[in-house]
Amino acid sequence: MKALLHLNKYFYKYRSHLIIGIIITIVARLFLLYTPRYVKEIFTVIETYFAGDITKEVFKNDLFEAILYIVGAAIIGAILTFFMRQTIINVSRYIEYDLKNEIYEQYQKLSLNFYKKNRTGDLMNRITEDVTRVRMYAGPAIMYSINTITLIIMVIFYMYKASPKLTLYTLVPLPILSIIIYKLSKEIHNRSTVVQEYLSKLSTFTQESFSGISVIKAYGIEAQTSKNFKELAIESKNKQVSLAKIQAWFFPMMILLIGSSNLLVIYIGGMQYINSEIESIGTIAEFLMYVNLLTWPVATVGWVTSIVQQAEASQKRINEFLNIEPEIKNENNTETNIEGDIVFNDVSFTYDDTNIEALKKVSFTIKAGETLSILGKTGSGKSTILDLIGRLYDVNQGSITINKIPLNKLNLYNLRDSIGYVPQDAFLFSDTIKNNISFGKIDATEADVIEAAKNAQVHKNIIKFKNGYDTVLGERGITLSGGQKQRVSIARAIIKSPKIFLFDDCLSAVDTETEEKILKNLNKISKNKTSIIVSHRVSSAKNADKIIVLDDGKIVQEGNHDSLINVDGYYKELYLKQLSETV
Ligand SMILES: Nc1ncnc2c1ncn2[C@@H]1O[C@H](COP(=O)(O)OP(=O)(O)OP(=O)(O)O)[C@@H](O)[C@H]1O
Repeated sequence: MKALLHLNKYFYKYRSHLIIGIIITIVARLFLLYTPRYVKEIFTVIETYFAGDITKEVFKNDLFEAILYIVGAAIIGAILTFFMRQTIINVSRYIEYDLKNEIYEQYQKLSLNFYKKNRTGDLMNRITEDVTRVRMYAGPAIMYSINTITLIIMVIFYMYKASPKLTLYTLVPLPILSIIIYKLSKEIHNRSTVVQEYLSKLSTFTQESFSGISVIKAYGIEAQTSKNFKELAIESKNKQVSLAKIQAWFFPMMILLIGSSNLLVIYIGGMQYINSEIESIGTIAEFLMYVNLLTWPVATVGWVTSIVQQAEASQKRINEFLNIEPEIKNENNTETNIEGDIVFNDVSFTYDDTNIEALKKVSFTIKAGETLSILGKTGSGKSTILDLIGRLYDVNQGSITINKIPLNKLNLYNLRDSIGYVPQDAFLFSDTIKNNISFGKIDATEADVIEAAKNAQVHKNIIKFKNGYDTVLGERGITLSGGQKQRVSIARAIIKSPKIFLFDDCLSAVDTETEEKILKNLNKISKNKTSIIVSHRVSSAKNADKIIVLDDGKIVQEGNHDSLINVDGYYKELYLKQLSETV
């Protein structure tokens, strides 16, 4: 139960709802108990009438009164039961909502390393399935526990008052019922976990084959894919059947144990009536009703125990994530004005998970308003430099400063706000083109969006689509070409009008003519802004104020276009190679 203590703050938050819910539950159960007592009353009235102790008139009146009480109590009980669910179950929904938000907010704070160490499926499961299990504890488990405790105390009290001996015999099978239901619930849970696993395997398989349908068709492997699907589906079906088998035991076991209790009541009660140990045959009817009233709550003891165990395990998994301290922390809450003076001072960086030293004692300076171009072979550390400027990771050794202040001392939100980052793999959301661009500036007008798209040289492509800027992208909509995606992603950064532009090889999929036009526009837009352009093409780098060439995490060349084409090295080789390609 230790992990579930995390929920106490929510129980406190919704305490008034909960207290009202608990009171309603108790009162609702009180009304439920009216029925057996008035059923007994009816039997007694009938007995006394047939014994000739009361007149027909009194008999009718008493009978009518008892029926009225039973109906009245049932109606009030039903209304209160409705409100019981409306309070306690609603609280569990509120807690579910709060917990999902808490987890999501924590996810947002955690660094990229966290996402690399954990699989997306696991992250999703904790926010969906685990939270659902915890909700079962926060709502149904609490509601049924109060219900059970109230009913057991009250029913046993009334039963004991009517006949202590009969009470003892009646209650004997009930703990057995509880234990059996507990064991069954546990087994049901184990098997349904396996079923869930198979369902998610099936959906992952289907999703992947739909996403990769063009590859499947191109390679003509439809038959093999169908065979794999069938095998998985058969496994899944077998697990479902095994779950259904154990579930099928649930109600027969309940019926068997209720039947045994009923038999005991009739047999022992009948004997007691014959021996005049109980005064009315109505007591037997009353007991039969009590037994039936008790059966479900007693069965739920087993069920609730299993729910609490599952919720505890789920909350433990959730807490593991909630307790992770974000690696990248904001240590400065005051607003910082970011200018684009960037200095790398002997920066070394090793990726935690792969232990690859991506940067080795890298030093360079860019003045505000300047453009730096970074070239180098694949894997030489270019993207890592951009990631470090945006503080997606913190440096291991050396320092990076902006306006002479170390990055980790700047307000993290101001820093990221002042950066327009265009990643290597342009990621676009399943939304309209307009929203994908204005994502960079929430309050952007239509004119801003169009201007950004024009500067990114993608406006002409967009207006050719039937719905123009309202064209939906992604699964529900059209697929853009690689170059179009890159340009929409560039427009997203342009619209933000940031102090620092970071372009990570984002012109690789556009032709050199378009590249030239975009670079010209960027040149205009990025006046007084600092830009870093990572590229594999000299054409993207040649106009930069400064160019650095990386090799295996180290700077091997530094200068500008004119100086670098005159010295032997990577830049000159690349220049000559690309020059010969264009001729
Ligand atoms: N997220 C990561 N986790 C672990 N290792 C990484 C990660 N990103 C990059 N690396 C490793 O760090 C080194 C530098 O990678 P980086 O992406 O900075 O190179 P790059 O010069 O941008 O390459 P490319 O031109 O192919 O984009 C590579 O060896 C790469 O395998």
